[in-house]
Amino acid sequence: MTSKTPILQLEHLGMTFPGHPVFNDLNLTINRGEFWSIVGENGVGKTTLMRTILHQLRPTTGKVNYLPSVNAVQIGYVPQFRNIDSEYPLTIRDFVGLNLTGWKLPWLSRGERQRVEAMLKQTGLTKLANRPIGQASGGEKQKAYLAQALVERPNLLILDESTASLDPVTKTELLDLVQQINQTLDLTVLFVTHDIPLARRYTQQFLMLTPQGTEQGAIDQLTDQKVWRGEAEHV
Ligand SMILES: Nc1ncnc2c1ncn2[C@@H]1O[C@H](COP(=O)(O)OP(=O)(O)OP(=O)(O)O)[C@@H](O)[C@H]1O
Repeated sequence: MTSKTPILQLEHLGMTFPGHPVFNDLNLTINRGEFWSIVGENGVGKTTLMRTILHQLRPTTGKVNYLPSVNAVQIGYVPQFRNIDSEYPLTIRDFVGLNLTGWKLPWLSRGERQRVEAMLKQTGLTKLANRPIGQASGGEKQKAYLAQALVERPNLLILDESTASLDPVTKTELLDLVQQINQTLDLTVLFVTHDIPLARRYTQQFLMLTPQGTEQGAIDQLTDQKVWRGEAEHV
């Protein structure tokens, strides 16, 4: 059995928007290579938690620690489906490599171009690589967002309801790829989802947010009863 190496630790984390507590005293340790689902009904605070983990929001209490140091954690983030203007001029290939350019050179090195091509292939986008991304279908756009996040070689990937608008085949294709990288390259994944069967199929652990508090455990402990109870309590 391999030993567990923490990559992310939430300590007594709490978030309150003015007059509106979202979560409180949340403690969680995520280890390298783990695949977590983050579940809970609409409005319970899943995206707020992800934005706090990304340091986009400052928690009201507690803290988010990247381990062993902030520099050791490279985060990839794939948001919920967002449409892209049909006139947007970048090709799918340029879009996938967009975040690789910038800080050293304004163009991609040969190695970076090869990484983009490999990622286009892995996400099944090679044949469409020259198509303007604005003209791609919803599923193709979402694959391009995933490819853009993965090409940066993150060691922590956050999928924030990224598969919600996709058909079952495309969902499976994307999550199969994420699972493959999770298993071969020890990628740690946080998968925010309302799709409990999908969570059971791909993830190993769950964090469930409810208005009363949080619960975490092995995915086989996420029973239907627990999910229904969590949702019913809020009605
Ligand atoms: N910047 C903000 N200021 C005030 N309230 C906010 C802000 N962002 C989110 N909220 C509120 O905090 C609560 C949690 O929102 P959040 O988007 O995190 O929920 P969620 O669990 O991701 O929901 P969903 O499943 O519908 O995407 C909601 O009531 C939302 O209206």
